[in-house]
Amino acid sequence: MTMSFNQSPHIPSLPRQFQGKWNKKSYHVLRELGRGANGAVYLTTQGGVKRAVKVGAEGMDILMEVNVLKSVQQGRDSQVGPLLCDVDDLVIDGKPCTFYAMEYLEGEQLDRYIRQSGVDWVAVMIVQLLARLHVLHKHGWVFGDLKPENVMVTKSSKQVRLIDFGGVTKQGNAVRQFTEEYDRAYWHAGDRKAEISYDLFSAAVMMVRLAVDPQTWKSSHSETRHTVWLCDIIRKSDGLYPYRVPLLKAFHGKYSTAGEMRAEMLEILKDLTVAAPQKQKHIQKQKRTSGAGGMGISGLFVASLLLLAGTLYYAWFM
Ligand SMILES: Nc1ncnc2c1ncn2[C@@H]1O[C@H](COP(=O)(O)OP(=O)(O)OP(=O)(O)O)[C@@H](O)[C@H]1O
Repeated sequence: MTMSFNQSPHIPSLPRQFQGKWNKKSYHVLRELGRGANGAVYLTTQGGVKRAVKVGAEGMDILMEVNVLKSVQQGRDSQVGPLLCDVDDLVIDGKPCTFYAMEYLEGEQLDRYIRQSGVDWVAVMIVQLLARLHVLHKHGWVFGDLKPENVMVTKSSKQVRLIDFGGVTKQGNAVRQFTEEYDRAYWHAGDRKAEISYDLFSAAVMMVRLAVDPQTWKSSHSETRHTVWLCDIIRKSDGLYPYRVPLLKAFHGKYSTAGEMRAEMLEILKDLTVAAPQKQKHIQKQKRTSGAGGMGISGLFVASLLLLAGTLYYAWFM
């Protein structure tokens, strides 16, 4: 569940047909797609083309999202989110409201996509996501409420796109919206300052969340959230284990850009893809062996964990 610092009192519902006050574009509403902290999103048609329309109670919040969408779709950076098509006002039950229409992204939310296609896709999608975040960060924003539900995988090109820009915050401010499961402060790993490392932390938690089975993930709810728990999951997971270094670095805020994290993840992904069968077998064998090899890998993991986390652990427990 998204936590927001400015919950809207009442989110209006769109009528079946409406026309924008200034641009005069007419929309036919097909169905509601979702409703949350900032507004409601509808699937509509406009001039025979499908559009997603977001309407909110607070005009300023909607305009803030418009501002972000506009800034990230300049030049070649149009892959971050849906393309913005129209911004206008309308009157609902005598009350003026602001809405925007955007490209309708046909596809699946990332969590559903992984459930259907398999966990092998997790790293591929996270690498793509990091490229999108890199562009957003370059424009001075932090996404904030990063979670699988806010990431779409398009049906046609299998491209990752961000949706729901309601939590996007200017770097340096306090994060406006977050979801506990992916929130750095909730995992006792830092504060809620909108900085690049906040998004990278959420991306790393997302990777773990998507790669493990729901039962394992649920067990995190019964404990005090701490990154040590995440490290333990990574150590036990064949899919996550090769990515332990970038994941740990993200947990401990060691990256200054999403591009850096992406490059390191991509190297591992390439390595695994090229030498997939041999390498996986080798790692599994080492982990199963109780002899020197297996101990070596575990030992290395613990050593890197301690090295990276040492200072933070000290701060937490002292
Ligand atoms: N451009 C789009 N194309 C297709 N579907 C979309 C698009 N934008 C939003 N959606 C769908 O609408 C749902 C609600 O959208 P969004 O998350 O932006 O709204 P919200 O009301 O701000 O919700 P939240 O509580 O997460 O902030 C999403 O889960 C998604 O399925």
